[in-house]
Amino acid sequence: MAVSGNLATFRLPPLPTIGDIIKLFNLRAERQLSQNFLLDLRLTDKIVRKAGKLRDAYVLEVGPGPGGITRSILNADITKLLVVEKDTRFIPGLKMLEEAAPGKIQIVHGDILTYKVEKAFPKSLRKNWENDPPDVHIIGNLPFSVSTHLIIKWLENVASRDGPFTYGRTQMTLTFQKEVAERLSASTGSRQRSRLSIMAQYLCNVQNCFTIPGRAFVPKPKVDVGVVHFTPLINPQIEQPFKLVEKVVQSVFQFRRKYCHRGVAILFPEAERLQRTEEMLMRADVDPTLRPYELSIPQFKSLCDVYRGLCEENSALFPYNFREELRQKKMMKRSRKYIDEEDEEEEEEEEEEEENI
Ligand SMILES: C[S@@+](CC[C@H](N)C(=O)[O-])C[C@H]1O[C@@H](n2cnc3c(N)ncnc32)[C@H](O)[C@@H]1O
Repeated sequence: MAVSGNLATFRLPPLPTIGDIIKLFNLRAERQLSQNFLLDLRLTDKIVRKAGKLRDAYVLEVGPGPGGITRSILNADITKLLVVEKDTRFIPGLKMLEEAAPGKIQIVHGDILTYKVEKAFPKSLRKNWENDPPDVHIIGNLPFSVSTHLIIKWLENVASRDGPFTYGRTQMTLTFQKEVAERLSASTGSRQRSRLSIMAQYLCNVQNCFTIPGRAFVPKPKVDVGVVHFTPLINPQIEQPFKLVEKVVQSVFQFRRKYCHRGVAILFPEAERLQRTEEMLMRADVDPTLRPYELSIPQFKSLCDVYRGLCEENSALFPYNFREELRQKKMMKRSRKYIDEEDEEEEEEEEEEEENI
């Protein structure tokens, strides 16, 4: 079935199956690169349907591998598909698709972590942030380590409206380890609520679309996989710099099961910790005995706004790093121990010398 419905006009001609492509080009999955392939084209069609309306769109697919999702995207009657693949072994198989869909696909052998998405598509596709999302989509089934790293990078790009978001509110449909997908979309108070939930949801509408059981992949990964769709919000729920939000959220979630005042406290140097923590929670109107996962995004917004004010009053506050203070304290303690031990040794030596006299 064509993924974009009855109106689709382009269909790939009959091709060898993905399984045949894997055999033909000897594409053994590299376990150390966490490669797991999707062979079932009904599932790849389902992922692509979750991306939304792709007719006439420009699509970036990250990590196409043997090309299952790639075929579903091409069958969605897109205008242009750009695939970025790091592993050269997949390029000949992708070239076969290029021949089957002339002019539709551009293959880039490269690393998505460094690839400049802002240069990938024509400038004419750019839309104002306040308008509907542009006809630019990102789709990908990447190794879990890469997708988590990448979504944090891309969320920062959403905040600064650069990278893939120079085109406007570019939508993304990406796979994650099921637990990470659940964290990304977790609501206030839920067991999965975490740093990732706040960082993703203050910037995007996040939808955990469906779960693919691990057994659908070849080779089978140890975990199930979640497909997540992101649409950047017109107005971020927290209007502060990404790094500031990241610092507040990271600190608050430092002690996930403790009262939130414990995490807020590590934003401040020891000397003023108690007083500033009390002041920040009071000014933000946040109950200090809530657990981090019980805090709503508006409450994180209040915390970030108050912290921003405190940073403006004291320029040394934002650079303050709790871990660095802890490390220095430990070093001081260790050198103190050496000095004390050396003092003891010297005293003993002096006593011995006195006895010798
Ligand atoms: C989990 S496999 C999925 C392959 C294919 N999309 C599928 O669903 O069957 C991940 C793919 O991403 C590629 N990949 C891994 N890291 C990458 C990176 N940094 N940039 C581009 N591609 C990458 C791998 O070589 C592999 O082809």
